[in-house]
Amino acid sequence: MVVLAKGELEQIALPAVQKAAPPLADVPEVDLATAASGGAEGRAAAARAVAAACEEHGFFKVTGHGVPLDLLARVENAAAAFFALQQREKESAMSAVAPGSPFGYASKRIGSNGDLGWVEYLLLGVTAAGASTGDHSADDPLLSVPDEDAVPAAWRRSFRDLLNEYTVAVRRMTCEVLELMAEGLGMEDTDAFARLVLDDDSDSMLRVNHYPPRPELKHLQQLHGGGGGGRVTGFGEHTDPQIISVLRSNATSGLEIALRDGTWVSVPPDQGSFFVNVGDALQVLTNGRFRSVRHRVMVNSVHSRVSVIFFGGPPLRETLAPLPQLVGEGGRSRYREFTWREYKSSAYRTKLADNRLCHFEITS
Ligand SMILES: O=C(O)CCC(=O)C(=O)O
Ligand SMILES: [Fe+2]
Repeated sequence: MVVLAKGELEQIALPAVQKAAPPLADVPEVDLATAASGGAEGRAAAARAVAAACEEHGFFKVTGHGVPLDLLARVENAAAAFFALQQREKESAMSAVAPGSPFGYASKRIGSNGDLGWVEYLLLGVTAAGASTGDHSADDPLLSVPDEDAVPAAWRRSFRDLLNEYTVAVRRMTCEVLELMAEGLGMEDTDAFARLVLDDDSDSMLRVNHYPPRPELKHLQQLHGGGGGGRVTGFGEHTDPQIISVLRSNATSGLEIALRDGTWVSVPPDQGSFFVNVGDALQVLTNGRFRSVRHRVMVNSVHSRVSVIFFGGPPLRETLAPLPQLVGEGGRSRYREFTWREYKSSAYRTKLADNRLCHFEITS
């Protein structure tokens, strides 16, 4: 259970006047199975639909993805079991990671600049092989805890193995989606995006989030003058930094995205599908044609939400800039060239809701 210190609830409860966001009427959807089997015509149609969704919303749903449903269920159950551990046990998973590292378990604190949410999570690095086992175990929050810890080492290792299996399957599917994106953009080099995520040094990660049902009503009533209204922020609004994020959640609602005009809409959950967010890096590579979608998670009043997100990022050394074919002859590049390492060290100093790309925009 997440325990709040005095004053913290005020920071994560939205004013009572804020109405629930209406559902997004037509969630754009792509069926990867049809894209793979529908011949050239079917594939081109899927690629166009993906590009259109990335331009309009920076967001869409993936069905026919080929990731076994029983793998999704096993990951969800293991994540729920992890979050059901004692607070002390979960925190011990974090204690072994180097100070300053973003990896490990955290409760309420998102990043290191004071952002709070009604969420607890596990953030793990993933290597290109999908595994942080073997040589990497010293850096892995789940594996580096001493054997005598309260959470048995065998359980931690099998949870890690399961997350690795999940990562391998989801990354494979992510790369199919990235290829469709490149095709939809009319790029000749259709592997250009996928290559960055498949690179041995890709800076990709996996986040497992748990949003307990909203805090006790009496706290909210005190805050909102007895009305009991007010919505609680699980994960405050932000854009994702990487190229692409691929999210799977249980059947609990909460995810909301901002449309182009700034209106917030909720995304009906679908536990058998994945949701894709365009990240900041892809907005840059496409010279702003694809939109890095602003999104947030609101806490459900009754059910807990468990989500797992694969963030596909480029290697730290990678230089990012709008791809010449997407700027076009005589076109204007909207972003200067920068390395992913540069972006990350600049982003490290920002708050969750900040626009992290403005430092790299070419304004004149
Ligand atoms: O947990 C979710 O559903 C989304 C969380 C999110 O946006 C993130 O972890 O970047
Ligand atoms: Fe996000």
